[in-house]
Amino acid sequence: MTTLAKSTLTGTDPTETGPTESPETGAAATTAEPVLAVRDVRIRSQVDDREIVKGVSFELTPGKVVGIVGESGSGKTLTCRAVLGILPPHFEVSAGTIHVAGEDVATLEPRQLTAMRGSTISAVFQDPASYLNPSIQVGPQIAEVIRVKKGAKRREARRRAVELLAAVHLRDPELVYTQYTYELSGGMLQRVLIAAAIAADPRVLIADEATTALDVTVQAEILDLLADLRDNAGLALVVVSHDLAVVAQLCDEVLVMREGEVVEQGPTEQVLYHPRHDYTRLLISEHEQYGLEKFLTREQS
Ligand SMILES: Nc1ncnc2c1ncn2[C@@H]1O[C@H](COP(=O)(O)OP(=O)(O)OP(=O)(O)O)[C@@H](O)[C@H]1O
Repeated sequence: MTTLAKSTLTGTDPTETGPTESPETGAAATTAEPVLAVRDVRIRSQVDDREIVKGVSFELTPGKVVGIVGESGSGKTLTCRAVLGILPPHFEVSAGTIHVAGEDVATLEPRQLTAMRGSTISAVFQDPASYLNPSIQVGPQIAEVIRVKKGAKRREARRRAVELLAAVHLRDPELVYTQYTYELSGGMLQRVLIAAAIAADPRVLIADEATTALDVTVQAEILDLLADLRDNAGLALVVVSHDLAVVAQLCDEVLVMREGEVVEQGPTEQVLYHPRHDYTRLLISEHEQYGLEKFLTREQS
């Protein structure tokens, strides 16, 4: 597949976010500052005073990918929503800290949180159609993000939106710009949503079951696209999936969640090759049919 220069994808100067100079050595820093730092986050339901997420910690530097796997209801989505500052009503972060690009999310005003979403951290969820307005062409919806978040003029926003539709590998982006959701397939819609999610040059993208509803071929294409964004735009990714094969393909580190607890966490190959927890072993044995080996071999080569 064609790869994308960072400047094509984000419309920014490619030198803008290059390696930083270390004050001590003057050399390019090898360990970048985390763009997302989640430390012992706990989430509580105020309705029944239950702790739903019981201590999640991870850090992400630019271009890195962390995966969260686990059974339905284990707290993966709530963790992501806490990071985005959009927990559902009656849920709260009861302990721990979340820093996005160095900012403690808990200290931000709602207005600042809104500004942060999209521009610093963005997300793509399952079921893209429900996040797009069916009565408006998809292109102008992306252009609107660019106008609001980047302050671009109408014509420039349109140009960037078309560029983004091309960047997410949609053929005939000018045509897609003018189409409505019902005219597009699930895979195309997911690409449109990814284009909207990266429209304001976020540094972190959360993909929560973003490929789950897609057939295997389209899923593979979307995963390639996410890998492309990681490699060429330096996006840090949080990939939530119940599918270990997805995680094996993309992630540097994996968290295995069960009933709100992280039962195992570590480098992807360590967790998938040498699982220490019975639950991880169970997940792996359930996923043998997906050919985990294939992805792990590819990762290592
Ligand atoms: N909006 C909500 N209202 C009430 N309970 C919720 C809400 N969102 C999540 N929960 C509850 O919180 C727990 C964790 O849910 P969460 O969505 O984080 O799980 P998950 O691991 O993402 O699962 P799935 O893979 O099914 O999306 C579950 O018990 C769920 O029922």
